[in-house]
Amino acid sequence: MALVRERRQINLRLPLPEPSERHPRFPLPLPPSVSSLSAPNSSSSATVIPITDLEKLNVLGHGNGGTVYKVQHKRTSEIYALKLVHGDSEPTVRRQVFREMEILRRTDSPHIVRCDGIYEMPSGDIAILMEYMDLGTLDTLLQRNGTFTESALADVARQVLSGLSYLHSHKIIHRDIKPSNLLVNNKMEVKISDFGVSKIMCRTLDACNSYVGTCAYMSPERFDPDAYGGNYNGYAGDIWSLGLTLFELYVGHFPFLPPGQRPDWATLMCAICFADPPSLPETASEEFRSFVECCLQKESSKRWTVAQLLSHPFVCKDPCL
Ligand SMILES: Nc1ncnc2c1ncn2[C@@H]1O[C@H](COP(=O)(O)OP(=O)(O)OP(=O)(O)O)[C@@H](O)[C@H]1O
Repeated sequence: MALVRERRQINLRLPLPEPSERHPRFPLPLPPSVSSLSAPNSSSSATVIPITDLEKLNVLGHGNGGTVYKVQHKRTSEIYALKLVHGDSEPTVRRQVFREMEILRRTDSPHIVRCDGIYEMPSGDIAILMEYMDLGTLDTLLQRNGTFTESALADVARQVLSGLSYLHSHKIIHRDIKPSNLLVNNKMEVKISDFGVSKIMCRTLDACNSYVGTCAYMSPERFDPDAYGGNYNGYAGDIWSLGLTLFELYVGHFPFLPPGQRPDWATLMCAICFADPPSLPETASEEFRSFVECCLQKESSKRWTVAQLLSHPFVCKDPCL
């Protein structure tokens, strides 16, 4: 596990895309004052929580430019997570948070983290109020409890596929599916989070050839679009990342590299683009192997879609049998 931790400290994030793509296609009007709230999702649309009614309890984590706090609503004692991005953050960071806000305010799915409010302070600080996921991320669970069983992973896969099905049907590509972007609560509900590098496709055939996200989980066609016909299908890219995520949670280390090896960009690029997709160890069942194989097809056209994967025996068999 120490080796896993060491790997995770390396910054494998890539820059945001070219300016033409960076601006939200549906500009998000922010509320004008400190206590203004846009409550994007259906269940919370009637309730406005002034930010002054929230008390900070502790830091849950630091992301790329922002800090996430555990906060408590003073009147109801309800616990939430509040992501705060400072007004003096780099423009890139602010663009990411705007992108995340834009997507969170339009999504409403049990497998996507719920957004309960969006705030802009006069200081320029921006905050996103989210449901609190008390077990943290799948990455945290891997480090804390070790590798996952197949039945736990089938459950994870089912839930992430449901979230992706929602996103893809709304023409949203996540582009950064990985264990540290999948939140979990004590009911073992898994929810997709962190939409800072996601993309809303305006037209079905929109090209999606920008180079954002965490490169370790990128599909071969994102690393090398020319070798795969110029454009890449971002929806299929999310499936590749899901395959790698499940693989990693099963073996406890990043799939393309031996445990403990420090992944630099060039090594990753060679491993992902030129090596065969990794195979699960012999301990894995036929069904799990087949599922991961369907996700890790190097040719994106051969990769299964969300709908196909939701009917794969690995996820659609009765979990009680
Ligand atoms: N809704 C939430 N409930 C509980 N913990 C959360 C919640 N959202 C985020 N966190 C915690 O805060 C950490 C930082 O989250 P954040 O989305 O800002 O960044 P990240 O995904 O870890 O990193 P990056 O932005 O660089 O991709 C997460 O790793 C997680 O531990």
